[in-house]
Amino acid sequence: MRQVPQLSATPRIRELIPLLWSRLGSSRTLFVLAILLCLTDLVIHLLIPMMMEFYFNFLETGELDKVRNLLVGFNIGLLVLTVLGLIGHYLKQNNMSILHRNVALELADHAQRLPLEKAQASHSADLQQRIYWDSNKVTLLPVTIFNNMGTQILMLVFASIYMFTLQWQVALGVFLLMPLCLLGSHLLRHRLMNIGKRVADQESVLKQCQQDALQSMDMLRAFDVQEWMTDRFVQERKKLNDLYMRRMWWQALVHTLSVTSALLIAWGTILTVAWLAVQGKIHIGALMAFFILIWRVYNPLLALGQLWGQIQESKGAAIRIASIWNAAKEPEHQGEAKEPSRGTIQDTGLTWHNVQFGYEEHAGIQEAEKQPHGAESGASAPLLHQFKLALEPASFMAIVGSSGSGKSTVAKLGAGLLFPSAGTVKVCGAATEESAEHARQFVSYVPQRPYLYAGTIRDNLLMAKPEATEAELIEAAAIAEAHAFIQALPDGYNTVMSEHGNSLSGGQKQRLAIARAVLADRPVWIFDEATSALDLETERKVMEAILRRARERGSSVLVIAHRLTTVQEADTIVAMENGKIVEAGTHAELLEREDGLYRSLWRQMDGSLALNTA
Ligand SMILES: Nc1ncnc2c1ncn2[C@@H]1O[C@H](COP(=O)(O)OP(=O)(O)OP(=O)(O)O)[C@@H](O)[C@H]1O
Repeated sequence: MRQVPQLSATPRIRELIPLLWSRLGSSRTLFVLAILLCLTDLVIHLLIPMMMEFYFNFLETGELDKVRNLLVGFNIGLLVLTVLGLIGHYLKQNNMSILHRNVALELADHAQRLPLEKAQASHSADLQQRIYWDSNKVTLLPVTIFNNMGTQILMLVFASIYMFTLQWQVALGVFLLMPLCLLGSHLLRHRLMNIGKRVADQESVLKQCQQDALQSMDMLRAFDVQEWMTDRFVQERKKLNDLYMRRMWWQALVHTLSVTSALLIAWGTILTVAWLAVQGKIHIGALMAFFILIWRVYNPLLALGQLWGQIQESKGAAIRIASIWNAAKEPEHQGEAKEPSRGTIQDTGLTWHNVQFGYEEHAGIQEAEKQPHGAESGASAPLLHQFKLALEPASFMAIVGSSGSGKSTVAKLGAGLLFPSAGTVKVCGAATEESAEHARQFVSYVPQRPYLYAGTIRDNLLMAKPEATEAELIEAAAIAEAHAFIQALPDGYNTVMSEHGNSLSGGQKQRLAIARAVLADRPVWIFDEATSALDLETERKVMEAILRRARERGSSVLVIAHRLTTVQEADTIVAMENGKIVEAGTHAELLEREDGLYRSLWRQMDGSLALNTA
């Protein structure tokens, strides 16, 4: 796996360029070729004053043959250079697209591998802004520096040399005054970088606002608060406009400073050479060449000031991508990860051994930028402390408890989605903190709110086992009580679902997620409130079918449920409170405990009727 170098919190150009260079991969040679071919623009610009000098000098001496040859040669050269330049621009654009693709893909991959709580504490629209838009600004750097700035610098150098050959005293004066034009953007570089970062931050806030509005249309309409959301959007947009205006003022200031100093140099030079020509100290050809050359100096000076400002803004975007780039990833497998085969797994259990876990405060990706010197975000008091639990192979265990007691956290630790800060979680003998990906291959995890992708129902189920046969697909759907409703849809398994499966009911979505988990056929199944949206009868049928299937396959089942009817048959029921296990036993054993938590939950659920039927 490619080593990802760490960037400073405020990345410097000398860090960014080698990193981007390495991400160009096999396109590096073509990139260099593109930059060289783009220099034809420069050659054309420099040939014009040279041609003018010869042209006027030949006219002065009446050498008309030479004038004709000069014009023919110049036009042929111009045509060739223009074609080469076009090829260069095509190659440059192509390489920039490749570079942006590579960097954005790497950032997207890194974001996918962030620890779950970090990824979930960051708004998806903000991550998207960093991955695609900020990375785009940063990947423009090589072109801005090597092509745009490089061309302008070379133009300056050649024009200055040419000027030196014409009249060295004037050229020296121009040369010494040149740095004045860069002074403005250099002095304002920190402000330009900060405003670039603030604009990118605020663009991200606006995107978050937009995404929230689009994803909560039903809530906004139900509460009749579209105006509230519109006001929020308007306020954030106003802040962005203010920032755009502020950025425009800073850019205008840089531009004005560069233009004023470049104009002063240009007009000073023109007046000086005109005076020298009147004195008869330079020829008419040299005078014409000087008049053209001075704009070959003026334009680069102006452009360099502005490009330097653009680079500072790209550095602002680089701060935002550095916080993803530098973030720690979840544990990865060292060496080659082997796909576990169902038949070779001896231990199909799941154990939490002396586990310590607490959610980080300010875990979001944007928080890293606020921490001084990249300090780690603070961990709150641990939710789980010395937590011990074992799901025996081929057994059925349930976890119950009041809301916020830590049930889902225990389940996510077991599924390899969260990692203990101390202690070990082992799935089928594999420690999650050694390799999350490896351990996850043993688990089928179904959350309360499953995610369905835009696409067909078939695609959504087959993602768990792409090679599954039609019979396996239907069997899994039948176990989840989903086959009947899928068949009733106009296109059956080929029905295309809208985003998030919004065209289905909550219970239908849950049943598809269960079917997906059954199809995956892993040795450990974890259902976190996975049947909460089903009616009692369907829930009972689904649970019976799942347990039957698990027994046949020798799989272990962990169920988290508030509806206790789901867990009565469990081999062990564990009751949790404030991150601790307060009791464990079978349904009958726990009901016998007079002041037990389980008994009290059972009473709350169904009162005396439930107790009588127990
Ligand atoms: N991503 C997170 N970031 C920070 N705190 C979290 C996060 N997820 C859960 N918590 C906190 O951890 C505690 C335990 O949450 P958890 O979801 O494990 O409880 P639970 O027993 O499953 O609750 P419920 O029955 O309501 O689903 C709660 O106080 C919750 O606020």
